[in-house]
Amino acid sequence: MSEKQEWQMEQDHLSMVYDKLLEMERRVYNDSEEADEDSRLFLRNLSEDVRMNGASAADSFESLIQVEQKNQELAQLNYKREWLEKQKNVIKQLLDGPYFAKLDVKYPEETEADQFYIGVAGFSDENHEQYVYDWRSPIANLYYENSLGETSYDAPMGKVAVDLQKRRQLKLTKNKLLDFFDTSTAIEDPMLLEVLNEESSVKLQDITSTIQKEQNAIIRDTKSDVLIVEGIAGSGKTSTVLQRIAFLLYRYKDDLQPEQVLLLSPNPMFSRYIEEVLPSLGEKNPRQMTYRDLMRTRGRDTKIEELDAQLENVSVLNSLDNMFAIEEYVSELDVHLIDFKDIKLEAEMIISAKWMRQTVESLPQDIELYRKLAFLQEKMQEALAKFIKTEAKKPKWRNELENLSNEEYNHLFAKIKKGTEDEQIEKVVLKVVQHHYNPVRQYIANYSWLDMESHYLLATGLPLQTPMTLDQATEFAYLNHLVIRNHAQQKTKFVILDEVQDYTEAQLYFLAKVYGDANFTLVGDGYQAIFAQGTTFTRVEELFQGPNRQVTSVKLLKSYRSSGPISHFMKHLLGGDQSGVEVIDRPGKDPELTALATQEEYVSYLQERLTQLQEGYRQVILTKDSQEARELYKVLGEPQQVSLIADSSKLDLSHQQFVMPVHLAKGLEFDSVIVHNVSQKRFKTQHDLNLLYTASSRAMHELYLPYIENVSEFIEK
Ligand SMILES: Nc1ncnc2c1ncn2[C@@H]1O[C@H](COP(=O)(O)OP(=O)(O)OP(=O)(O)O)[C@@H](O)[C@H]1O
Repeated sequence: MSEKQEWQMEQDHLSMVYDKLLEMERRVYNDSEEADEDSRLFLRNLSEDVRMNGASAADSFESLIQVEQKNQELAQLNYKREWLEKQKNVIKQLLDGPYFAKLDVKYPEETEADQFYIGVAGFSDENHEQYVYDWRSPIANLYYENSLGETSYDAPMGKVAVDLQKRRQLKLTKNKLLDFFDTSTAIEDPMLLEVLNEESSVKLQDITSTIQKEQNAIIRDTKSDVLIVEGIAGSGKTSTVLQRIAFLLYRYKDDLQPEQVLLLSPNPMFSRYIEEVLPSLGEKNPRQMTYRDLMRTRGRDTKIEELDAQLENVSVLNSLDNMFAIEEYVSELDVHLIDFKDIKLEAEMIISAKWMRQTVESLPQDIELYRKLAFLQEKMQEALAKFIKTEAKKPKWRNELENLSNEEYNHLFAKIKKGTEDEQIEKVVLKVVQHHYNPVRQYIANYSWLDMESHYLLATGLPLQTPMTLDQATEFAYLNHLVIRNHAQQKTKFVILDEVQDYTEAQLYFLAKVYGDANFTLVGDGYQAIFAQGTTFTRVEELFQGPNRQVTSVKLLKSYRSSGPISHFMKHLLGGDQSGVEVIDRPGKDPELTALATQEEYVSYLQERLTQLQEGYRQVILTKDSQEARELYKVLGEPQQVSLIADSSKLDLSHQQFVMPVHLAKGLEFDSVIVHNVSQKRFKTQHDLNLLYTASSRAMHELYLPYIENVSEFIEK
């Protein structure tokens, strides 16, 4: 076939699939309208049914069964509507570009190759004719593995040997074919090069159509219990783990909910930066938080030092000592040694420590401590319920009703329809009293009646500080975990950590122990360590090693973010050839070193630079810390068009130009980066080198390195 005929054939195929998609879209929208109408009718009939029931035998057994049936019908209707919504989204995505690749695959028993088109989602018609295969389906692995000829893929029924005869990348928009390339070797990837030359965007984009072989292996790994990825800046670690989450949700679709995946990100800004990737792949975002937030939720609302204080803390401690001390302490802890606290509300005794001790000591000796405490907790909730019932009989509560506003009064009575007026009032009073004692219920539920602060002091010999360091919060949460064994974390099946090098050993130890049954994906870059107490990759591996854990470590050594010249510069900072870094020689501007003699000249240079930004580009000046960012912004005359981001509470990334500290730019990227004053005096320690490397590697297309007097030796060498 000539190239022209081939083009026509692809264009015809695309038009055909596009029309099928439009047809399906019409059908789904019709079905969706019908389903909405069914729901409306159902709800209308339901309220009539309920009224009829109310008039006859209100609480009869039959009516209960009817309610049960109605609930089931409603659940089915809702399920259908949800499914149709999902279909609408899939079709919308596919109409933007139905697929991006095509594979010609010959099975051994057949004479001709079959053709498979791969897209961001799968698509088949009502006759089960499959037009597009999901990028996560087994066959699509052939596209990413990229080995033409005799090969195989893993299907549900086992390995399938095939001959991959052609691998085609297609560029298209809607029903228009723009280009296609047949790649014959793994090195060629015209589509990748095209994508990499684009400008930066405010939010991270998905990389589905250009995932590289080494990234694919990480995305599809289902064998490792702990997967550790050490990758240089811009090697696609974040992109890869997000694609991996989408893959896992697809692969385990019947058993895995997005809430069972916990993604710990370095800062809140980063969470915003990545929030669109999974929705763009038709998946929901997982549970996403920073480690600091996780500690806040686990450690009884404890006050924890903020990021800036953590950055300033340069002491390097053996951070596991206290964790071990806590383990030993808890292993010897007996119920007789537990300190209880009286439960009082406004000086009124509700449950005394003495009662708690008696209750728990009356239990058989051999029951484990955490079970005894859970039992006690249950008894306390029962005691509270009894207390509230007695309390509600006191006349003072009825008098309280008179103080209610009309609105509050109507609100409280709205849901109580049955019974005499007196019975109704009784119910409302009970509600009011329950509400009053809600803090107590919460207090009991949170085990706040255990004096854990004293136990922490006994275990470690240290008082709790206010605010706590992040490590102390970790130790305190670990102590709570060991004593109480909260089972909430058991629901988490996958824990994914970005920037693993910035966690201390205690923090990693905590995660490894507390989420003991979960699968871990840990990604990071040792060269981007910004905390004095971070952990090396060797130690990460040791910490997660365990008898039932298969630990796999992989490296990513190519930067997809930065142009060739910037990647060469990064490689230079990492020690040249010995770093193992591979450069994709994508053309670009050389990093620009500029010497300035005085502070005044330096400021003028920056001001000038800021006015010369290429149309459509985003630019950042990166400083060593927040204080420096604030000062520099002032010195520059607080330019209106430039946004100062000095703490993580100010997260607006919608501007084009920024001044910010490196630690807040972690994970992000910009078309143009200026590293603030890379002089010899300012960049000389290993920590400075890490900052310089992290800052420079935020750049996609342009890197400026101005300095006053002499340049840092890291650059000059
Ligand atoms: N296979 C790929 N195809 C296209 N673009 C890619 C690919 N891999 C990575 N990229 C792009 O490279 C850039 C860097 O990716 P990402 O942020 O995931 O890297 P990272 O390793 O997490 O970087 P850092 O450590 O600096 O935070 C992003 O713009 C991403 O879209």
